[in-house]
Amino acid sequence: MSEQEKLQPTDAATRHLVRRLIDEPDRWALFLDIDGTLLDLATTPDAIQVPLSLPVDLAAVSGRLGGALALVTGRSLSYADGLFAPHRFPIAGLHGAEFRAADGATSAVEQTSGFDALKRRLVEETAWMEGVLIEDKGAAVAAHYRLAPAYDTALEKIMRDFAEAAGPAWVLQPGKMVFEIRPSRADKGEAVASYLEQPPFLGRLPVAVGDDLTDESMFALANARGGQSIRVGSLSTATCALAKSSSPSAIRSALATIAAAGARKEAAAS
Ligand SMILES: O=P(O)(O)OC[C@H]1O[C@H](O[C@H]2O[C@H](CO)[C@@H](O)[C@H](O)[C@H]2O)[C@H](O)[C@@H](O)[C@@H]1O
Repeated sequence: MSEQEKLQPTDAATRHLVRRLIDEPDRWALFLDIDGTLLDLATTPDAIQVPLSLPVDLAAVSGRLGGALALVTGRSLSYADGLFAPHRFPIAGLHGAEFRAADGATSAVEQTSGFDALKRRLVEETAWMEGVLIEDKGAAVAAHYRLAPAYDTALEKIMRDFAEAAGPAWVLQPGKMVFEIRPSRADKGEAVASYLEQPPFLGRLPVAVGDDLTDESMFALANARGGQSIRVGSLSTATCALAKSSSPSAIRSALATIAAAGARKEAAAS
């Protein structure tokens, strides 16, 4: 993509996002999902590519917003940190089960020996399903079938049974070619609500950007607070998001545009 293309957001939702955040940086707080929103989906969880400019652009946009930018993801907090190092953003990981506030304070659902045993049994029980990948995320576990779509139904049943066996503190979370078992108290909408109670998010209107079922709770929260919600990519399921953006590439373009506009404003002011 040329520099020129990079600075031209490609759809109405991202153009509005750019205008809002450039014109009123003190008014908005930005909540971004990672996979399928900031990053293109890949065949396996570790095959994702982080464009070199993305961490830099995120840091610049965060700076423009006075730090009111958080990543809200199904990834673990430590994995998400690794993607954007050396920057350390406020991050809600494991769909909200892990939480790092803007001041660096963290909280997390504890792992239990029972859940560890369950994860080991899950690996054994799915070993015959060639192509199914088990992603151990600590207090959550994901079973991916992107490389083995034929196991969709069988895997869903196994994961449903395991989630039930894990007890009420755990719940089944379907996603894109994945079934996860996550702590039931994890919720992206609640994570966004928690951020909005604290500086520098306090008093701002939320903009939630995501692509998957787990993002619907943060869309609903953003809508209820008079903010904006943007669903990225093609829609195979219903959404309560108020706007749609075509792709992660459009979102990255928007961030690059906001970052560049901020740099121009700073240069003009100095
Ligand atoms: O909330 P997110 O940041 O969107 O994370 C959701 C899940 O993303 C990852 O899985 C998805 O992306 C993979 C890489 O592109 C892809 O192979 C997989 O099919 C997708 O479901 C991640 O592996 C999960 O742990 C996240 O919960």
